[in-house]
Amino acid sequence: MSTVTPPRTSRDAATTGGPRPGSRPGGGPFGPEQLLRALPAALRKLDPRVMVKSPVMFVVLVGSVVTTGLALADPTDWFGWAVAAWLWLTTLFANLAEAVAEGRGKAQAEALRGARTGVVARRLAGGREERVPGTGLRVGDLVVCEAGDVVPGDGDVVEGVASVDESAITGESAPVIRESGGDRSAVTGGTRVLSDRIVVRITTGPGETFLDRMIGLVEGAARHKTPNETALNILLASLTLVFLLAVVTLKPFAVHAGADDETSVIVLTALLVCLIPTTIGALLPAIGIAGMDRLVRRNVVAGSGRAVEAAGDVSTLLLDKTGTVTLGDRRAVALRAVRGVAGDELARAARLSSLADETPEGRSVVTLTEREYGLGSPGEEAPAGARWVAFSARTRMSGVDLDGLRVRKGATASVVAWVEESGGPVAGDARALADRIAEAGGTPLLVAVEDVRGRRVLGVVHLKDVVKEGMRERFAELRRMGIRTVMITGDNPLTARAVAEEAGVDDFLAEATPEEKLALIRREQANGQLVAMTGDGTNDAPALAQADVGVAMNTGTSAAKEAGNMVDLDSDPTKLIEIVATGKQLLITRGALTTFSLANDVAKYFAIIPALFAAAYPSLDRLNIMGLASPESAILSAVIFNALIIVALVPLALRGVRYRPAGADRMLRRNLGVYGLGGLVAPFLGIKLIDLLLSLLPGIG
Ligand SMILES: Nc1ncnc2c1ncn2[C@@H]1O[C@H](COP(=O)(O)OP(=O)(O)OP(=O)(O)O)[C@@H](O)[C@H]1O
Ligand SMILES: [K+]
Ligand SMILES: [Mg+2]
Repeated sequence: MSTVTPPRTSRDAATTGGPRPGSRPGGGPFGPEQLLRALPAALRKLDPRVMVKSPVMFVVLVGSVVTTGLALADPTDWFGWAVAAWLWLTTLFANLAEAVAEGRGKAQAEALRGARTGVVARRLAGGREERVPGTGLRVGDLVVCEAGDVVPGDGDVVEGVASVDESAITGESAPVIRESGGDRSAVTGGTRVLSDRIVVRITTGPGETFLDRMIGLVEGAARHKTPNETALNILLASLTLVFLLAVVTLKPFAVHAGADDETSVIVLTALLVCLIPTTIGALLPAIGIAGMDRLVRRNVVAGSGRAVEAAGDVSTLLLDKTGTVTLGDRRAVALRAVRGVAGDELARAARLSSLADETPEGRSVVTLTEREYGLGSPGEEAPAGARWVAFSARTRMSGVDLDGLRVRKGATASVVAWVEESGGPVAGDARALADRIAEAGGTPLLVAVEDVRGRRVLGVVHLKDVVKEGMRERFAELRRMGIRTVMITGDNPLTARAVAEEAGVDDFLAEATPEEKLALIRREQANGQLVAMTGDGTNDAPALAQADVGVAMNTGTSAAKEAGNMVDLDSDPTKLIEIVATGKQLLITRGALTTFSLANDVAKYFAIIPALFAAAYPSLDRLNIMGLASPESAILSAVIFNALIIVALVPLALRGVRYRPAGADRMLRRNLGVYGLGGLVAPFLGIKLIDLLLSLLPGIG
C-alpha cells in the first residue's frame, strides 16, 4: 500500500449540520401543534404492555395508579389528587416525547406509500407477457418495464439500458441510468422508467422491498433497541430499584414523623418518582428515533440504530473507487495500437472480445469500434461456435476463443501474465501506452491475441471515468474529524494513485480482489479501528457486510445494498461526514441528557426530604435551603418540575446537542460539564419558582 498525502485545504471553517441541497425537508420546528397531534398516539402508549419496556416510566405509571387509588379513598384531600394528576402527566409527557419523534416520519411514510400502491407488473412467463399485481411478484420473476412504467419491485436489470426517475424514493429529480451487467444494475420498486425497455429480475419478496423497509423505518416501526440503549436501560432500571428500596425503608420514619398511612404513601411515591431518572427514561426513545430521522432527511436509510451509533466512533473509511469515488460510468474513449500493429487489427480484436461482454466497459468498446472504425453492421450476429470468457473481478480479463483464435482484454498485469505464460512477447511500448493512460487517471485495458503466431499484445483500450465533484474538500473535512480515508480498487496502482490524488484521499490500495478488500477491513478491525466501508459493486458486498458501518451507494447493485447496513440515496461517498456527525450527535445527546437527568434529581431530594420530616425532626429544616413555602407545596413543586422538564427538553432531544467536527472528545467533556451543572442548578430555580406560584394559590403556603 502506498501513501498519498494531499495538501490540506484552507477551508477549515466548514462545518456539518444543516441539510444539504436536495435532501428532504425536515419535520418542521417543534411546537405545541406537534404535541397536540401526537396526543392520541401518546395516549395509546399508556398500555402497560408498552410501558413495561421502559422500567423507569413503568414505575411512574404504577405510581400514578397507586396515588389515584389513594386519592379516591380520601376524595377531599386536594394534595393526593394533585400528586396523582401530575404523575399521570409525567407518564403522558414521556409518551408524548416518543410520539412526537415518531410523528415526524408519518408524512414521509404516506408519500412513500403513494409510490407503492396499485402497481401492475408485466411478468414474463414462457416467453409471453402477463399482467399481475406488483404485490403478487416472487423472487426470481422476470418483469418488463418500458418508458412510463413504474418498476413493480426491487431487482436487477438483466437486459437493456434505461433512464429511470427515482425521485419517489430519493427526492432527486435528475434521471439516472440503469443497465444490465455492471455495478449500476439495481432498480428499486416504485421508481419510474423514463425511456427504453429493460427486463428486471425481481430480488425481494412482497413486503420486504426497499420501499417497505423505508416506510417501516420512517414510521419507527422497524426500530429495535440498540445494545447501548439496552445497557443504559439496565443502568436506569438498577438505579430505580435502589431508589425504590431506599424509599420503602423510609416508610416507618414517615409514619413515625406523624404522617398518616395514606399521606405517607403519596409523599413517598412522589419522592420515588422525583428521585428515579425519569428525564432520560422519558427522552431515551425520542433521542434514538430523532437520530434515525436526521439521517433519513439527509437521504441515508439506516437499517439499524446500532449502525448509526457505530458511525459515531468510525476511525477509518474505506472507499471503493469505481462508482463510489468516480461516477462509475467507465467508457472506452480511444484505442492505442502498439508499434507494428494496425489500428484496425486492434479495433477488430477489441470488438470481438467484447461482443458478449455485458459490462458497461465491454459495451462501450463495441460502440467505440462502430463509431470510430466503422466496424459492425446492422443485424450483425455474434459468430457461432465462440466460447466467451466473461469478465470477473478475480481474473480481471474477458475475451473469446473462436476457431483457433483467442482474444483477451483486461488489466495490464493480467494480460501481460497471460501472454508471458506462453512465452509470447509483450511489445516494448505496450506498458508505456498503458502507463500514460493510467497516470492521467484512466483505466488501460490491454488487448492481446493468440493465433498460429502465438500470443502477443496488440494495443490498449483507454477507459475513462470521472471523479465525482467536491471530493477533495469533503475528504479534508473527514480528516479533520479524525477519520482516515483509504480508497481500495481493483484497478492498477498508477490509475489508483492518479485518482487518489485527484480525490484527495489519505491512502489507497490497488489491484485488490474482493478477498483482499475483506482482509483489509479485518486487519483494521483487529487493530482496534472502527471501519466504515462505502461501495457499490457486487465485489464490494463481502467488505460492506464485514465493515462496522457499510454504506451502499443507491446506484449500486442489489448485492451491495443487501450487504451494507445503510444505503445512501444520493450515492455520495462523502455522505459519511453527515452519518458520522449524526452518530456522534446521537451519542453526545444521550450522554448529555443522562447527565442532566441524574444531576437533576439531587435538588428534588433537598425539596422533599425536609418537607417529609419537617414536623418530627425540626433539625432537618436546615436542609430546606430553598425555603419552600410548605411541605405540600415543596413536594408538589418537585413533582411538577419533574414532569415539566421532560416537555422542556423534548426539542433538545429531537434536534440533538450541537456537534462540530473538531474535537469531539473535548466537546463531550464540555457537555458533561454544562449538562451536569445545569442539571444541578435548574431544578433549584425551577422548583423555587413553581413553589412561589403555588403559594399564591389560596389554601397553600
Ligand atoms: N469488461 C472488462 N473486461 C476486461 N477487463 C476489465 C473489464 N472491466 C474491468 N476490467 C479490468 O479489471 C479491473 C478490475 O475491475 P473491477 O471492476 O474489479 O474493479 P474496479 O471497478 O476497477 O475498481 P473498484 O473496485 O474500485 O470498483 C479493472 O481495473 C480493469 O482493468
Ligand atoms: K426524576
Ligand atoms: Mg466498483
